[in-house]
Amino acid sequence: MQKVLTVAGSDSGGGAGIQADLKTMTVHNVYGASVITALTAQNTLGVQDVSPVDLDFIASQFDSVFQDINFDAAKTGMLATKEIVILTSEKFKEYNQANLVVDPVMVATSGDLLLESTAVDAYREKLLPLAKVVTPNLNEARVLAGYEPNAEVDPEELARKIYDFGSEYVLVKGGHSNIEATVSGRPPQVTDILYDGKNFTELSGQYIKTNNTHGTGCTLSASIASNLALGLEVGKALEASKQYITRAIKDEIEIGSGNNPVNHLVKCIERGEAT
Ligand SMILES: Nc1ncnc2c1ncn2[C@@H]1O[C@H](COP(=O)(O)OP(=O)(O)OP(=O)(O)O)[C@@H](O)[C@H]1O
Ligand SMILES: Cc1ncc(COP(=O)(O)O)c(N)n1
Repeated sequence: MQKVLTVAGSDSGGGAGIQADLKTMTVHNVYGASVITALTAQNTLGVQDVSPVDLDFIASQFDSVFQDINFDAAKTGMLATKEIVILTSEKFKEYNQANLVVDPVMVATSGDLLLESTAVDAYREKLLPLAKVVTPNLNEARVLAGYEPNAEVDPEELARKIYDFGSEYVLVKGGHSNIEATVSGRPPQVTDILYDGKNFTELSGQYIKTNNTHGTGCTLSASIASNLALGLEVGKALEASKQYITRAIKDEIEIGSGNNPVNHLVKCIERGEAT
């Protein structure tokens, strides 16, 4: 059984964070374990409260899992503070973790802040150099690349700047681009761009007009980590994960009265293992 570690925050509402990651790993047929960095009191309407976990206790979780389990891949999600970003980087370095996917979570779909702004330099200097793939959305990419969150910058330029911090690949996600305005006459597409330091590859999928995208970033990065653990090379892992997230968004589920989560279980349903 391939094993994957998520280092992320808990979403009490079950749509994002640790809960999304473990569900996603399970439907990819890999074993998921977790290091919890922060607790959030959260639902589909937003984040009502955040409590970062004590640093020593995060370190204990890392030591417990790493001293017993060899992970084929790992991912990071909400890291909340600069100190947690630094500790996470140190632990991945100490235990020599391969196949690390970094989802630099900064702001929730609801607009609530999930990372203190002073943590951005720690991402650039400590965590990105250890990453196989970093998966910022457009706003996160602008911040990491040193622009204002709303600046108009070519995504390829953002990918180049972020690549210079040392990850092997950069995936700039297009979920926050102005999709309604794309070429008329053709079904609208959402395009993520992958940069390997030399070439750009476009990953496109059907655009689904919905506000129910809570947890898309978490789910995509957990899927990428699972596919890397299963032995897929980066390009193939990303293609498969992009198809999975499109289907999970399309298969809408009604959970709460706000921005509903994607259906992580869509893979099981398609395999006939659930209804
Ligand atoms: N409405 C949509 N229809 C189809 N695909 C989408 C849609 N919104 C996002 N995606 C896809 O979902 C994945 C996550 O992209 P997004 O840009 O939303 O990341 P994110 O902002 O980090 O996610 P989150 O909402 O969890 O913070 C990408 O592959 C993106 O192309
Ligand atoms: C614990 C946690 N981690 C990550 C997200 C981002 O997900 P989204 O942007 O879809 O709300 C979140 N809301 N909560």
